[in-house]
Amino acid sequence: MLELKDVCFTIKKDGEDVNLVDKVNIQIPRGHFMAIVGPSGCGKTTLLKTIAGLNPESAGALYWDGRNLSEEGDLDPSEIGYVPQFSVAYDPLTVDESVEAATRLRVKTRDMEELDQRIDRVLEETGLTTIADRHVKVLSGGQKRRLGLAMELVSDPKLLLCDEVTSGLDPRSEREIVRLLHDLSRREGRIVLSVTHSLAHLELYDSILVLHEGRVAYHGPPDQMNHYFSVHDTEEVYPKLASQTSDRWQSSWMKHRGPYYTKLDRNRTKLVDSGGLHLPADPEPVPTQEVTDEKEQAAKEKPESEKIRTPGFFAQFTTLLSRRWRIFFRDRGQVFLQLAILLCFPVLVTLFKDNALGQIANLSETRLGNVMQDFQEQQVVRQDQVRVGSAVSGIVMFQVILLALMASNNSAREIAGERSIFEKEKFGGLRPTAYLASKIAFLACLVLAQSLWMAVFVNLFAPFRGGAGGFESHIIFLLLVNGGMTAICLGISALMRTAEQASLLSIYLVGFQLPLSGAVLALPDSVEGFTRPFISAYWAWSGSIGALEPKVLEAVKTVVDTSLSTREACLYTLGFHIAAGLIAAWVGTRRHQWD
Ligand SMILES: Nc1ncnc2c1ncn2[C@@H]1O[C@H](COP(=O)(O)OP(=O)(O)OP(=O)(O)O)[C@@H](O)[C@H]1O
Repeated sequence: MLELKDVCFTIKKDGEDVNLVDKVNIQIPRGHFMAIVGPSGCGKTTLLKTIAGLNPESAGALYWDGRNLSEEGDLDPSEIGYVPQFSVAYDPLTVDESVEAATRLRVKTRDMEELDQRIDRVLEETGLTTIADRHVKVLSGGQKRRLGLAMELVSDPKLLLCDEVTSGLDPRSEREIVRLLHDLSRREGRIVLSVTHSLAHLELYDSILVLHEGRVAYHGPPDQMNHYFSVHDTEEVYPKLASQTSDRWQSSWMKHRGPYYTKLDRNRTKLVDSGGLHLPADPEPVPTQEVTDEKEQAAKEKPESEKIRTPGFFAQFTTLLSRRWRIFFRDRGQVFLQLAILLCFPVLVTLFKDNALGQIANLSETRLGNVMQDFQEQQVVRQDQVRVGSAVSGIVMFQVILLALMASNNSAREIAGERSIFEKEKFGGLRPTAYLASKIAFLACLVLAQSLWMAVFVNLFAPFRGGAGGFESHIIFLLLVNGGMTAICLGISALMRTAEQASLLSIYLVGFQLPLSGAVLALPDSVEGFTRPFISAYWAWSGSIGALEPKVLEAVKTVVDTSLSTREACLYTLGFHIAAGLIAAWVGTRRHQWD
């Protein structure tokens, strides 16, 4: 039994406490199907989230089979299913793949056979078997809602919470979904609570909870609702609600609820007697106030071997990583963009190769004695140095900036773009560390491919003019700048509320790299000291320039006023950027961000 006792959810508005859910008292037995209805903004979703534990109750308490959930711990993620208003499936995947991923993330199965059985059962229960190989993007609204339900049913939740799962559907699909929810509540004593705007098909529910400004105005059998509100038609209930204040409705309900609860009990007894409701073998748990014997309570729990257990870190990590690659390869636009960037950006760099390949004349060991000739010789050397130094420095900076651009394209939307799905999966037991690790593994592959190809391709046409180990050093700095910017943009993606915000901030970050690196124009000392630590492009450029052979290094120094840093300083700073980005991503993924 689910029981709410004086449950409130309070927020601060203009310094004042406002109860979005106000002293809700209800008892819902196992195998019960309840609709939560009420005018828009009356707090239906807020109440559902409070029951789910997404909004911690500000006062009162919730009990599950007599267990105080706030004191003795929430329900296990596998015991509760929450179907939100938004789609929780990825468009490029098929129905079968979506349900399989949901199962692998939520349920630890013994073997493939058990996994397949579970998937098949859920597909059958939700009527999706015949369209199991269809892609999510081509599903109808009703089929998407069924899929959302299927992805929750994989863990056999005892409590299924549905938020507006029928909104926007045609009347036939709406009835089918309500009928499906009704049937789901008839199995294994599952409680199904459904928030809905619609007052159609109310006869399929066991009880209707009418909310008004966060307060209970009615909770009783569907066929008694019109009588209680003294209306002829259900459609007249909402206008009637507006006729008096919510606290009057609340106190009126408290006064008159007795007979309605008696009717609910009678309906339930009839249902059980007629065999229309199959409760689990366990005896129906007694209400909280009657729970005295802890041993008796423990006996009602499923044996350990039958309990659904959440898969470990590694299992979730591999499921997420393989799903990410599958989504990547199915999205042709994304693959094409990544390939175009990977191949074209290095080509762009090689357009500037000619000057970088030029020779730098040597100054004679001895002075010629002729001032004019000495001057002309120095001029020639100086011109070579300017030409070669500018080109070499420019090419390195161009590589660095293009890799930074690729980095922002890699990760700016990676988390923010799927935040709602991630939050939903986190609620279902996904470990944020497994999620983050899968993102890092996926992005590391992109970073490796992009950086190595950039270094090797450009080197084919404009060989890096490094000393011993210079090219290897250059590769490391290209990897580090791409890795650092990818990590920072991933951090931004995890911290921002929307994908648009994350993309914009990441693009600004890349845009400022070139002017603030000092590689083009030296910055004023006051600005440089402040900005330099944060500019990855400077450290990668400086590290690579430091790996040039001495003569070319001298040439670069003649054209750039900005001082170079030691190799170690560049390595450590870029390493720090990677660490900072990953820490930000870790903090962001742990944060609760369910709108
Ligand atoms: N965290 C929050 N902070 C401030 N206001 C909130 C918060 N959550 C909900 N609200 C406000 O509380 C009210 C109830 O919101 P809720 O989404 O629960 O209503 P609802 O009955 O589900 O509405 P609808 O049927 O339109 O979806 C709304 O006015 C909403 O703006």
